[in-house]
Amino acid sequence: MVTCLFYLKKYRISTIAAILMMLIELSVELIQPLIISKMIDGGIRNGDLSIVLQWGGFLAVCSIIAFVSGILSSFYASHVSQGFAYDLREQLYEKVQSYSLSVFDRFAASSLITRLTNDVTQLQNTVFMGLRIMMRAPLLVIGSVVMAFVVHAKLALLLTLTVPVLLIFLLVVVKKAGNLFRMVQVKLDTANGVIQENLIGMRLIRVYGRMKFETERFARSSQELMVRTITALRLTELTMPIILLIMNAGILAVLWFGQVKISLGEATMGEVVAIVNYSLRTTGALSVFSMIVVNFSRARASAQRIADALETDSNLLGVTDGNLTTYTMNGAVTFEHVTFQYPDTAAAVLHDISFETKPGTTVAIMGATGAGKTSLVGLIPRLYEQNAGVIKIDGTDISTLNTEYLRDSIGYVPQEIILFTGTIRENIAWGKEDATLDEIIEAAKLAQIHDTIIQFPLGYDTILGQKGVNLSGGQKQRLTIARALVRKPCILLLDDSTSALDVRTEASLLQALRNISCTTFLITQKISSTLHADLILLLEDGSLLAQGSHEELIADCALYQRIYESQFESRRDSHVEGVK
Ligand SMILES: Nc1ncnc2c1ncn2[C@@H]1O[C@H](COP(=O)(O)OP(=O)(O)OP(=O)(O)O)[C@@H](O)[C@H]1O
Repeated sequence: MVTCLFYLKKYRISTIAAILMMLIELSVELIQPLIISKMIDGGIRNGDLSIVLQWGGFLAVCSIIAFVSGILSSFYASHVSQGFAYDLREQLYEKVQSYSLSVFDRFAASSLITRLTNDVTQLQNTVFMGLRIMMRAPLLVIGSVVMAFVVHAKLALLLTLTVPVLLIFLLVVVKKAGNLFRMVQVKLDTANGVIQENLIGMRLIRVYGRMKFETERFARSSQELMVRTITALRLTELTMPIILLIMNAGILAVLWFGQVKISLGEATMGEVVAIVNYSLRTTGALSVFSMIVVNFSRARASAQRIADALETDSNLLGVTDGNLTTYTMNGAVTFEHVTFQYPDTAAAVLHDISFETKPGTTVAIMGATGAGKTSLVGLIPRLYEQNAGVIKIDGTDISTLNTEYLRDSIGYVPQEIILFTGTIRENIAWGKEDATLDEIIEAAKLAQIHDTIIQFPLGYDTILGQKGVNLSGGQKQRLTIARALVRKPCILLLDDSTSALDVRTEASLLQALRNISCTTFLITQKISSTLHADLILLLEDGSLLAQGSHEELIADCALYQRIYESQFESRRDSHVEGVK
């Protein structure tokens, strides 16, 4: 909570203004019963109209002041709460952006979305309520009790007796409700996660006819959310009737002893009315507490979740920035006895990997699924840090390089195709913010997608995504390759990025890549992609089973021979089938 409240500091002047206005509104409200008692005792009971008008006028002025200060207080409170939520959301977003992948893996994406949206909104509402009601309610209680003592100490004592009982009760509820609402937010994460998966996997769900299954899965998580929310709300709903019960008992006591005191001449009618009035105001303020309790309990749970995300060390694996920010990079990558294990896995996923590449060459990485291919290329831009061994570029240990500089020199095309809503031009330029149209076209030509783009009526200005054209899997792959190439990278990492390309297009792409001075790491399952590679790395269960050129592996490596034969034979068979 404290971590989050720190973001209020920037709005201290508006906060003070909101509180000040609220205090004026409150003070005026507290004076009103006193004025009414004066009207009754001095004017109504004596039949003196001038005194009634005098106090009545004063009451009207007080009401106007309360009205105006209430509006101003709301104005400042909403300014503070909106600004606070904006800053907090921005900070949290920036923090999430700074997470290393190992930290990112720890939080589910749906949970981060809930924290950035729903949790921040909970806090925003609480700040607003805090400034308008939360502080007002306890102050109104204290003020009413004090004023009641000013009016008639003995009768006020009856009112005071109820307050500690109520406070203890409220503290217990806040604590219990906080835990219950934390569970509500966790269930909200799950429901968001299911929605996210369903929307992303809509095509798959349709093809597999899993609509009913997925609808039921969502209904289950939605129901769990509802049950948790109801459980939490039930507890907080109890607060209002219990508060009213205790307070009404207090008012009854005031009325009972009040009429005794009036008959004994120890209190006036106006004084009893004033005390009852203060008791009613205290009851009103305390009944608002039930709402505050719900809100505060939710906010506490949300604040904890936001603080967790904000206070998490962005860099669990300790990828520290080196100082070297510039040198002429040629792209000769060397792995020396590199071993790597993810923070959450029981064993290493890469064992003692050593190889050496020359600048501008093509390195094909092959291996069964889960062999460690993606993990290996992820170490080059330092998405993760190896546990042992050294990775060098042109003989320089990459840990001595400034990470930003290192990544600027690398083009990375991940396995999962990610395109953004916007034009083709914007999607390619995403790789290099200041890319000119010529650079974009050059990258598209290299990626073998230029001819396709110019066939669209709007060419490079064609909009992609929901409002625009949909590309085929292979076209999308080439577009993401163009995005990597527009950076003019020294090292290009293609993680299975040519899988959807036909043999001819892939061959043209690889030929084009050979013509630019860029060391290309190509994760692939296709022998056709490895045929002309300068170096092939064959991984098995995280170990480098063999390395060399196609000719060397075909001569020495049984596994490579088997892969070659299986793919070569299937191609020959399909060719023969075609001839028949
Ligand atoms: N973020 C991660 N956290 C923990 N373990 C991971 C993570 N990513 C991958 N792994 C594990 O590391 C091992 C190697 O995975 P990797 O993705 O590198 O294999 P791959 O050869 O690229 O597989 P594929 O061809 O299926 O993409 C696997 O056992 C996988 O379960």
